[in-house]
Amino acid sequence: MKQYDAIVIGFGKGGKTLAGKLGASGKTVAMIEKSDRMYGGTCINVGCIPSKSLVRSSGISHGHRNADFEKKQAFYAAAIEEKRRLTAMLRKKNFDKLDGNPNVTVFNGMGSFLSPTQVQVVSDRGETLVLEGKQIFINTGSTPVVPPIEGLRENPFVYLSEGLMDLEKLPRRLAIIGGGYIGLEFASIYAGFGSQVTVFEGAPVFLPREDADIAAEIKKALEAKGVAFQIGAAVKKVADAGDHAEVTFARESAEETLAADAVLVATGRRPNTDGLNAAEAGVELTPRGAVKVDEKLRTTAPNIWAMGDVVGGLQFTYVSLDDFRIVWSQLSGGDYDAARRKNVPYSVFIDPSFSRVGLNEREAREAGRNVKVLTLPAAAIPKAQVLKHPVGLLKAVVDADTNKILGAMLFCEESYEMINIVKLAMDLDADYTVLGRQVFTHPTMSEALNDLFA
Ligand SMILES: Cc1cc2nc3c(=O)[nH]c(=O)nc-3n(C[C@H](O)[C@H](O)[C@H](O)COP(=O)(O)OP(=O)(O)OC[C@H]3O[C@@H](n4cnc5c(N)ncnc54)[C@H](O)[C@@H]3O)c2cc1C
Ligand SMILES: NC(=O)c1ccc[n+]([C@@H]2O[C@H](COP(=O)([O-])OP(=O)(O)OC[C@H]3O[C@@H](n4cnc5c(N)ncnc54)[C@H](O)[C@@H]3O)[C@@H](O)[C@H]2O)c1
Repeated sequence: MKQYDAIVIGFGKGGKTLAGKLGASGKTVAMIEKSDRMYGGTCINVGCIPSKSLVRSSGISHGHRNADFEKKQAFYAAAIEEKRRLTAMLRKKNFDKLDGNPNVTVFNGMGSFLSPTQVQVVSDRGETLVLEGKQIFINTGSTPVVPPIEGLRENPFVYLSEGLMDLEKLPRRLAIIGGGYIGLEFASIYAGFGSQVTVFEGAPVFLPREDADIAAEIKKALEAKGVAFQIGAAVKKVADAGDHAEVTFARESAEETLAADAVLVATGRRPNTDGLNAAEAGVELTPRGAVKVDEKLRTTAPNIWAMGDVVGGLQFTYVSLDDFRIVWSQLSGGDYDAARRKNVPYSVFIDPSFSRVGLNEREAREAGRNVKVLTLPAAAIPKAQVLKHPVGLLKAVVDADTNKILGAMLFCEESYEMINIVKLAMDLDADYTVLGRQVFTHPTMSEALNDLFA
């Protein structure tokens, strides 16, 4: 049996970063990845990077909105090709980086626990080997949730995000089930390419997590791009009608049917512990199937940690990376843990992008804070005019008693860069006036923070 200082199960963001760091510090490391199409994990291969490549291509394509559908189709096919080139290049880079580390061995196969120190690896060809590790790190990510809707499974017109990004033919009509991150990003991408997009959101309110004024602006902008919404719609059935799908849905009591050439299921992702045999190692799962961890990401078994989506928290690549920091901190004598993680921002890459950090107005008021609300229409930002997209709304929530920033919601061009500045100001506990008088370069979207926080 091969012995290692550390075994990492899953080539995700936290796991690969840890494997590289441990290897560089002289530890022997086994990295186990079940698919040779997934070196580098979800983000590189089927998540953030390919979807953002399509966001970019679709933004260019949207400029050709009056072109005929065949031209749009050709542009889309080229965008899928570019996405494949990019992911293949990054997959290889990710593999080579670990493989080139003399202390790290990459195993291609499904990892599952045999005991608290032993992991079995089963390759696609059914070859089995057993590895033993002094420390084991679980980084197996998450997997899409497919709701129990009649006709969804084994329907040739139904896709998950991964499959849709490999579809070479642009669907004329795209139905999306789920109006969350993936649903909205894909709605924006495919509307930009020229598909007729309808989003079915089961919840009675659009973007219930966000303030109503921000949600309304986002909906208005997506509708202006051609996206139709069915909010509070229960999808009952997705039928295979031979050359297209028929989506049957109910709103209030009436049932309707919509034809679609492709149907995307984007109804959330759950921690992936399938086939891991966690119980064999004494690793407990939560009732929702996540690996149970404490603030130091220790599982219920000694010397076994878990990082990333599999622990059931926020599902972002940068959270998985921060999980690595927590684990590395313990291994190297530090004291960083999840309780010290501050102000995690997020961005939804729609058009324009929406980014948020901290509390929104509703949450701040519910928390009993004395709130001062600052707003700025994106149309007031010179750079938004230069970019010919003066669409959106910026909003900040400040504690009127202390002048501290409680949160910011930026719905405008390049908000995914600007939000990191606000996060830093919040982390440093700066008064909001610091951003109001910060010297920013011009013309940039960031300088709008001067006006927002004036
Ligand atoms: C379409 C889409 C777009 C996204 N866009 C963004 C974005 O813009 N920004 C952002 O921050 N996040 C985004 N996310 C979320 C982000 O991709 C995930 O949060 C992140 O990749 C999770 O990383 P991880 O480290 O938990 O594991 P993952 O990267 O998911 O890696 C887990 C790996 O483990 C492997 N594995 C699983 N089980 C086993 C096993 N038993 N044995 C061996 N290997 C196994 C899997 O094959 C996989 O490669 C997006 C996700 C999707 C699906
Ligand atoms: N930009 C980013 O950072 C980014 C981009 C894409 C994905 N992600 C990550 O991936 C995760 C998964 O994304 P997601 O969009 O699948 O999940 P999500 O949780 O963001 O959204 C799922 C949506 O589907 C709806 N829904 C659930 N069941 C339904 C049904 N039967 N019919 C209609 N609607 C239904 C929910 O109400 C919810 O609005 C996210 O939590 C996010 O962390 C991040």
